[in-house]
Amino acid sequence: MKVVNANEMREIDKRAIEKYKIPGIILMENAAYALLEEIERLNGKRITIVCGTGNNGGDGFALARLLLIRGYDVEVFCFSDPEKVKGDARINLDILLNMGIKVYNDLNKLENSIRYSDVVVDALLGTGLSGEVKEELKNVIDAINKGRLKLSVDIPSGINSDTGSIMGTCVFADITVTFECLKLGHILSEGKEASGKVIVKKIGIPVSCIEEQSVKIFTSDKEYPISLIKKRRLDTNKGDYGKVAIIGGNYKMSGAIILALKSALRSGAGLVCGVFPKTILDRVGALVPEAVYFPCEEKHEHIFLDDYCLNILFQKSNAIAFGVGIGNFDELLHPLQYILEHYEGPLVIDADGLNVLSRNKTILKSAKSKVILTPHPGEMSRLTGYDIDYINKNRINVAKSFAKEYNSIVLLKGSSTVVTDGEFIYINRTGNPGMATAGSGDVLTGVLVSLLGQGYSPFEAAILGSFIHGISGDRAYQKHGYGLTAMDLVDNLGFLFKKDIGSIKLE
Ligand SMILES: NC(=O)C1=CN([C@@H]2O[C@H](COP(=O)(O)OP(=O)(O)OC[C@H]3O[C@@H](n4cnc5c(N)ncnc54)[C@H](OP(=O)(O)O)[C@@H]3O)[C@@H](O)[C@H]2O)[C@@H](O)CC1
Ligand SMILES: Nc1ncnc2c1ncn2[C@@H]1O[C@H](COP(=O)(O)OP(=O)(O)O)[C@@H](O)[C@H]1O
Ligand SMILES: [K+]
Repeated sequence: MKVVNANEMREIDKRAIEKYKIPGIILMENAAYALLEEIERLNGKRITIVCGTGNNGGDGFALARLLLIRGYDVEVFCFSDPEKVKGDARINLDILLNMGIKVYNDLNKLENSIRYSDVVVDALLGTGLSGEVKEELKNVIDAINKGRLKLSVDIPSGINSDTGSIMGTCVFADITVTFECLKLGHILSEGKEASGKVIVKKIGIPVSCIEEQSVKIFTSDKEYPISLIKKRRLDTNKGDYGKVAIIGGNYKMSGAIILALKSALRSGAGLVCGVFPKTILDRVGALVPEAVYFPCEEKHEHIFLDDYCLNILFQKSNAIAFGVGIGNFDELLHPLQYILEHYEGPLVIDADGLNVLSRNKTILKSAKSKVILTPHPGEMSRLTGYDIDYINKNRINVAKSFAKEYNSIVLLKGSSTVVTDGEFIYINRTGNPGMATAGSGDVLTGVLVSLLGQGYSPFEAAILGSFIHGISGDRAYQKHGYGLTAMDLVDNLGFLFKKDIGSIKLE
């Protein structure tokens, strides 16, 4: 599913109106019918509609008319000078006034109306919001937030459509009905929570008109990325599903590599090899008997990897992950550089591997193959020098420009994980805050290297991996709530790897 920013949506609307000659008033009418359809499902009779002076408000005025005609008990509010309402919105306001409907501008009356309403429709501010919400609308938004059931038109008022940030204050909707495409603000940052359940409705814009926009950001839907999952043929053996190696672990952090190894096995890899210091062999061996091991010497509290043993490993593995629980030591920079410069298979660099890389990120430029980097915002901060707050507010641009400059795949973790190859962007929407628990990143690394070993391209592996990881988190949540642990994620990974992929139904 495509995701657009406010400007791209404006361009699409403009093309529909100017090139395809679809009058804007028809689009607004269709938007109102789309809203009506959702309101009819809610079984409420008393509806309060709060309109702004732009086209978002126009959708609200048109909806009010459709509801009134159908016998709903509707009260309409607008808190600006009606003279400011122009164009299509004006036409819809005038029709209401001609019908003898009063449009109120009284905060007390609004609060009272909301108290007795089944549904409050927020048609105050849409994609045209610029800057912080003006002071005079803050009380209006507070009042809307007291509603029993809040339905936002297009985007919750006060949410920045491009970043998902709250611009001073915002409506926290139960349902958001948006038109034609998801907006970034619905799935990023605070906008994800404020939007509630997002319903995307068609309003009569031809598909070709949207395709002409060549949108480069997309997210999951019912079919994608499940459609990427390869079927296992019956006549196959473990040699067909990859030999992957995971390099990591130290005496103080053996859990990370245990989780990653288990996770790689649970996501279908044929053979999984753990490369870690000898000191933790007993622990790893006892907990992951299905893996094979490549125990190495330990020097100064970290794994010792010389070029000779790395070359042996290269021959044995068709995908490698470097970093889980390895520790952040200067001495690890050389083996990482050697891997980048000599290994021809796909690579995942995660956790302390990224911290080691931050000591000299230019070594990435000499990588022989595509590398997936999986930073959380803290690791991204060490890699780029930007502070965490800046990264969180500019997730897409930060990830995209790093991926482009270093010719890699960046998977920037968080509530809306961003995956990019420097040109296209996938925003993952599966997962939940229960996954903010130690070790869940190690599980993701196991999934990624496993998919690479099974022949998925690095970009596909990163998209599918983040999706599957999130689904396993959502399934673990069903059972354990926010008490879920990283091992619960591992236990749920197999869900999407089934014979009949087509039968898997997601919400
Ligand atoms: N185009 C189409 O074909 C279709 C568009 N559609 C709909 O149009 C919506 C976009 O409409 P839009 O562009 O008119 O902007 P919109 O969101 O109503 O906001 C503008 C208003 O907000 C105000 N305002 C701005 N910033 C503010 C602030 N910080 N604090 C306070 N006020 C602020 C600004 O007031 P001003 O600053 O000018 O005083 C102005 O009045 C879109 O979301 C969708 O719902 C659908 O009908 C389908 C067809
Ligand atoms: N609120 C959230 N919603 C969805 N996914 C989340 C959330 N918080 C964390 N995650 C996911 O959990 C994982 C945490 O990884 P990471 O921070 O590296 O943890 P660790 O280093 O402890 O293993 C990431 O894949 C991240 O995207
Ligand atoms: K709105």
